[in-house]
Amino acid sequence: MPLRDPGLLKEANLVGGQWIAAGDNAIAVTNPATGAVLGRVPSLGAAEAEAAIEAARDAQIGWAAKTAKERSVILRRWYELVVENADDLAEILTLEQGKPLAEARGEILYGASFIEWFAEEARRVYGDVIPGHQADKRIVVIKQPVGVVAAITPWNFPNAMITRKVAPALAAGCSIVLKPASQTPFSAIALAVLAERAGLPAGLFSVVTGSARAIGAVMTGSQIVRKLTFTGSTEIGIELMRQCAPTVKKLALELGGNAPFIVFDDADLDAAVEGAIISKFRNNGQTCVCANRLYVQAGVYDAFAQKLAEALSKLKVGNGLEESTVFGPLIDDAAVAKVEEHIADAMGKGASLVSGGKRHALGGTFFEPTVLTGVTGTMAIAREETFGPVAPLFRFKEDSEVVAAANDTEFGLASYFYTKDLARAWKVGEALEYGMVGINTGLISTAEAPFGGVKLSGLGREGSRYGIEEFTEMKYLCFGGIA
Ligand SMILES: NC(=O)C1=CN([C@@H]2O[C@H](COP(=O)(O)OP(=O)(O)OC[C@H]3O[C@@H](n4cnc5c(N)ncnc54)[C@H](OP(=O)(O)O)[C@@H]3O)[C@@H](O)[C@H]2O)C=CC1
Ligand SMILES: O=C(O)[C@H](O)CS(=O)(=O)O
Repeated sequence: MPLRDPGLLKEANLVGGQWIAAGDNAIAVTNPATGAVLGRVPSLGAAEAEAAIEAARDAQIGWAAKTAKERSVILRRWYELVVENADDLAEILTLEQGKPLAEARGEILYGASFIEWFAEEARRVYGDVIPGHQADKRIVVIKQPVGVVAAITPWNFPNAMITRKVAPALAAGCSIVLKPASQTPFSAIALAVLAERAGLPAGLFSVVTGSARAIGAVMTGSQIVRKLTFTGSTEIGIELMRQCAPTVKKLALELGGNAPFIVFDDADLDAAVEGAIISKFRNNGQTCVCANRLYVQAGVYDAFAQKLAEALSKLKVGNGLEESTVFGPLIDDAAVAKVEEHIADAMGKGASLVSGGKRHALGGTFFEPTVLTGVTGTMAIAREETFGPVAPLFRFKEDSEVVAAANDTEFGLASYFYTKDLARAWKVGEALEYGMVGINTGLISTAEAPFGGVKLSGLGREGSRYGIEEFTEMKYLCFGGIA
């Protein structure tokens, strides 16, 4: 479908307020549903990353000097432009990432909600006045912007993972240089086009595509960059953390997950099935908060498995641009290989296939939504993040047994459980070692709430009133001699 505003699909990078067009050695961006080349983006590197960082340093001075209200007004305009162009942005997102159009539009509005939220939060970064410790002393705490921020984002949410970082950074008075995922750069570039139209001063927000390792090395090694915010795999997050150590940067790491989804025998089974489909199969299972292990209490295990398989059988696999599609393609062949590896390992160790289990008849990276039963903790699918459309069902008997199993992982991002028992909800919610707990719901992500995890799932929180604090530094002023 032709875009209403073709200027949003831009084969260029915004570096320090200047657009750099894709040259000869550009990076091809393909549609995962068809393999067709959508367009090309520049293959930039260290020099352009350095130029973007220096421009960000210079622009940040004037931006921080504006009032919070002045920053808020520009962010609000950016929000309005994103919403006004949501259909085009959703189509660009579906074309480069594969998720169904309806889900892509949902992501655009979810991403816009972070810009809206932080346009409001910009005016509520408060400090403190503290009673002095001596008669002539007065103590004041003020909050100031961190300064220049670097951001590196993944392919699975090419819009929302960017606004969840860029919006609070700008709201706090920072500037930001972004390296988006090479597989889905056009969504990031479109956001930069709209930010420029909203009146964001030049140099404040740059988008640099190209060698992740070279651009990342400049970002992590630069003394000018005072914070790195990363969303992606735990493996890369640890590497970036190591690279940032010599310059002691503030860090925000939103990394991998291994979410348990627990169904107790007193749960509303239909609600639990609905929640399991949202939690497990959103974005075709390619989110870090997807249910990765489904624990079902023995008394309802067979009924739940049957209901889940029946519900899945009604949902369509197809090209994300087709109206009725619910499951698009996986992002690439490596993602399909991971799914096949987990299924083969589980079945080789005794799991049973209830539905799906193989590549879809459409070919390419399309895969049948899959339900496995008889899954145990010895299988790879219990320990590793599948990042695909496979629901492995584990059977349990006692509350203590399932809480121990749910916590038996080095990850700690999202977790979910269904019960009608209030005391159990409190006890289990407090006992789960995760940053986020969904109780009788499979969808917890929203701009109002703090998103993030513990252990190998990362550091820090994004969204909520806590999200803007991560882009500020606290300064303590001690006034003496006030006799
Ligand atoms: N906690 C959360 O909110 C989220 C966590 N994730 C996790 O990320 C994984 C899947 O996403 P995926 O994109 O494959 O993750 P990756 O970690 O491979 O990539 C994420 C980003 O990091 C970049 N990158 C890769 N290697 C380096 C490097 N050496 N230096 C600097 N940047 C680098 C990538 O660039 P390029 O594209 O050019 O390779 C991409 O922009 C899963 O484990 C998932 O759980 C994903 C999304 C959200
Ligand atoms: O990248 C992700 O997986 C997102 O953090 C998931 S969410 O914020 O859309 O839930």
